Amino acid sequence: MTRTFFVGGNWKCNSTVKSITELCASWKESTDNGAKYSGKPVEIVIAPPSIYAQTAKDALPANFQVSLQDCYSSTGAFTGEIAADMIVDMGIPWVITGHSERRTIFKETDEVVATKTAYAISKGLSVIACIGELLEEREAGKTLEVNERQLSAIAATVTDWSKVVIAYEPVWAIGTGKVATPEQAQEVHAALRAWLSTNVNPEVAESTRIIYGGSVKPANANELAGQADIDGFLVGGASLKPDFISVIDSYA
Ligand SMILES: O=C(COP(=O)(O)O)NO
Repeated sequence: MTRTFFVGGNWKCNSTVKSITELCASWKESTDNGAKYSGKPVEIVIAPPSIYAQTAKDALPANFQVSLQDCYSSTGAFTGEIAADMIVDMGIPWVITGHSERRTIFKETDEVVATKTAYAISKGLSVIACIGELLEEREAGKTLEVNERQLSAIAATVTDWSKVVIAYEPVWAIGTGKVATPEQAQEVHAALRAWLSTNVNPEVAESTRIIYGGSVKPANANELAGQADIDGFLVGGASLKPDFISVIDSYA
């Protein structure tokens, strides 16, 4: 089967109303003026800071969807949190869970990520579920062990795989400019797909998008996109720039 190419942009804790308005206007101009991807089957999802979700939703090109960058797994007395229920209520279809910055800075465990992922799906959201190893884990030869452990925790709670995109984001490549080589990324993506085939089922393995994140730029996107098991990207820094469109065009 053909997996629809997926390009996510994670703006993290960046942007202003002005910068969002200007950036989205530049993307609209590129899209209207014949970007290579125009008319091609690609799913594009932008994750602004939560406070700017509606600003982004109003400013983005019509074919761009909006995601939040995290969610909580309940409504109620949880000051500061945003429940998945509220994301749905606001008409936002996506949420990111398990980003490495949630795991390392905010101490989210595999179990917390799994609970959030399951709750978000149960409320009708689609989820970009993130996994990835630390540099020291890779250097210790534990790359596949770590990623399969993190995937296993998520998989244990997923009730609808059609709602899941898996984002492999090696932590040592995030924000560092040290992008994984196509071979490094393909090796892990293929292993994750094999894990899904064995531990969930072959149909899920074949249909689930596994996307790469970690210093993706227009200059390296094409080679990565050409790998058999890389179904797209989750882009940080480069998704805050006008030439993010070139990353989307990388598969076209
Ligand atoms: O965290 C990332 C990747 O960030 P960069 O592209 O800036 O490495 N995606 O969620």
